[in-house]
Amino acid sequence: MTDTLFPLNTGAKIPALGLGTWQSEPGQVKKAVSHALSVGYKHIDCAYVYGNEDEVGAGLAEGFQSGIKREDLFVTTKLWCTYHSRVEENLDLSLKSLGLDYVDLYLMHWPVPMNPKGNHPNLPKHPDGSRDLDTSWSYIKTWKEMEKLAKTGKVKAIGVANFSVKYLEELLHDATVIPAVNQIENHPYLPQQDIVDFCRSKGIHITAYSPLGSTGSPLMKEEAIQEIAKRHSVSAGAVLLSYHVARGNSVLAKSVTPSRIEENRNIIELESSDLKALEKILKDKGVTRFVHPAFGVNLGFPDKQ
Ligand SMILES: NC(=O)c1ccc[n+]([C@@H]2O[C@H](COP(=O)([O-])OP(=O)(O)OC[C@H]3O[C@@H](n4cnc5c(N)ncnc54)[C@H](OP(=O)(O)O)[C@@H]3O)[C@@H](O)[C@H]2O)c1
Ligand SMILES: O=C(O)[C@@H](O)[C@H](O)[C@H](O)[C@@H](O)CO
Repeated sequence: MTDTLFPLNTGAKIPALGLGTWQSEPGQVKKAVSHALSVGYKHIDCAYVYGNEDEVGAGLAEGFQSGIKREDLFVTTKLWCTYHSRVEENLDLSLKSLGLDYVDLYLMHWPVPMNPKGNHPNLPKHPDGSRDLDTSWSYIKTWKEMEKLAKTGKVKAIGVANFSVKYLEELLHDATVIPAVNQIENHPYLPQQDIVDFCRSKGIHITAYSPLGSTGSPLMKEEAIQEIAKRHSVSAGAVLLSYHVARGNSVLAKSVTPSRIEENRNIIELESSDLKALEKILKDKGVTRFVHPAFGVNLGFPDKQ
């Protein structure tokens, strides 16, 4: 099941399992990417704001030198918030760092334009420490700019990340191009079924992030998940990643540890009783969202009202 591919509304296919690179430290990420490619990963998730695309690019280059073809890989990167009014400029910076002339998917990282002329290139803040947003620009205008990228040949598909149903409805009202993907936090503590169902109804593919609960993989310690893992003689990580493939969604697992990069490829077929047990976790433990930057904006997520 590791080599499962999911169809996108562009006609292309996205590999079910991707390597995440957020917080993959310089000095580690090149090796992580190169190792992932050498053990069969076909999908790499990047972002301009991760500040490590040069090294990711070096890891990709090692893969190409070893004979891996560009067209066999699916590479995603993301437009950062301070570049909403400079879309192609930000894409070009990422392509240069990655050493690529196109990406398979370009995502709007967050639907929140930030001040491009603020006191920091990526995270401008006001004197009170709150984030300095660009209220003169809207994420809808950003999307219209992203729609223009298709004709440059630099992107194979465009999409969004961290979009709630409310924001998607607003975007679809003015969109000409339907996003190919919505990349959202997703795991048994935050299944976001409302967004998953809405996207499915609009032909938008879901990619799950922070499937292990992000830094330190706290979800691996969840008793119910360990029980399922024991039943199948696999790791808790395999259960947490297989959960998304069973739901028809692709999933991103970040690691810079070679043994874990290999272990995370072990996607298994979960039984309906396993999925029921995973769904029960939410009822028992309630919602937990691990990634919620302090933009100071209501992003429309029911658990953050
Ligand atoms: N669009 C967005 O806004 C957004 C937000 C968050 C994440 N993402 C994407 O999604 C990716 C994944 O999410 P994430 O990085 O937040 O967290 P994650 O993949 O849920 O968890 C990463 C953590 O789990 C550890 N880990 C990985 N495999 C493991 C294993 N088999 N056993 C035990 N621990 C393991 C990693 O440690 P080591 O690295 O030390 O092995 C790291 O501490 C990101 O890297 C990024 O590409 C996107
Ligand atoms: O503080 C932030 O806005 C960033 O660190 C984001 O949380 C981060 O980029 C995640 O969205 C990971 O993709």
